Amino acid sequence: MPQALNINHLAKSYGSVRALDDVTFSVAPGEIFGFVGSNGAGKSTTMRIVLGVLAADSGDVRLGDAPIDFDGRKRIGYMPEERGLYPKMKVGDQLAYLARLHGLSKSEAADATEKWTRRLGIHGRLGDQVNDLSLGNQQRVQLAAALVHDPDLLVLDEPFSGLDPVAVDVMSEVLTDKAAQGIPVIFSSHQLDLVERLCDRVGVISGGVMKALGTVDDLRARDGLRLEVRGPRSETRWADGLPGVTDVEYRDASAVLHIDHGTDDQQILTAAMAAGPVHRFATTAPSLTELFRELV
Ligand SMILES: Nc1ncnc2c1ncn2[C@@H]1O[C@H](COP(=O)(O)OP(=O)(O)OP(=O)(O)O)[C@@H](O)[C@H]1O
Repeated sequence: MPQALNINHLAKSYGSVRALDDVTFSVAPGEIFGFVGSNGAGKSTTMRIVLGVLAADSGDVRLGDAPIDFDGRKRIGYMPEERGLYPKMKVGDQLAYLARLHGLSKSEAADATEKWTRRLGIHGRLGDQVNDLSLGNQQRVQLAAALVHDPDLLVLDEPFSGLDPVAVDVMSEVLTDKAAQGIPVIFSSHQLDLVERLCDRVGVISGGVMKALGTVDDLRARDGLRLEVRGPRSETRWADGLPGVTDVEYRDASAVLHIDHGTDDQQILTAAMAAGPVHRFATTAPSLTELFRELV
């Protein structure tokens, strides 16, 4: 029965490098959690600690209320960043072997291998060695390896990197299906459009510190609004210093204003019209990419 993944106050240093500093978050059953941050922010370190391949200096990882142990970790489907397949082993043998390692019988392992290779579009490659496959197909095998034992929790380190658009769709569908079955899913990614599309909640980490946590809408609400104004010439810098305007990005004949919630937009419209004809005046929601840039 899947339980929430609870990550509590993790700290980890590599020598003088503080890789994680009091990182706390949880992923509920059925939730897809996107873990985002720049290179070296601490995502892989967090995931490795969840898997037990690395020990935290302090803090702990729990499944529900109980500290995660060896049996709990066996129920995780993990895709490590450095990938972990045997290059010279055949795809089918490898998946069946990994399933057996997780306690499946020989016939269950064969069935799971059949099912996941079909689902992931690599059934035709069962007899090929992993290193004869393209990188994208190796990644599909890696996902199959994370799924063959029917895990209760998915922890995937950059599962989308290097995939073609069709493979991205397959991967997205599998993650969504797994979450719909009640499994907590956490994945890291630099493809923020995908994270925004797929995830129920996101965590933004920078320098080992969790900078923001919540739904993308929560992050937007925290960040204020954007107002796009097209028409007035940018060189007049017409929006500088208006009440409630915290930042302005001037482009050719348009400007994007960052405004506080509750700002009087009519006063802004009046200022815009004084600077030239206004062709568009609309609030827009910042994308996760824009929010991310501001947070880190
Ligand atoms: N084995 C190690 N020895 C020393 N420092 C390490 C080691 N592994 C990670 N680090 C450092 O810890 C910090 C966090 O690294 P981590 O790999 O967790 O980041 P990440 O968010 O996964 O980055 P990326 O997006 O590049 O994969 C970085 O400063 C990194 O250089």
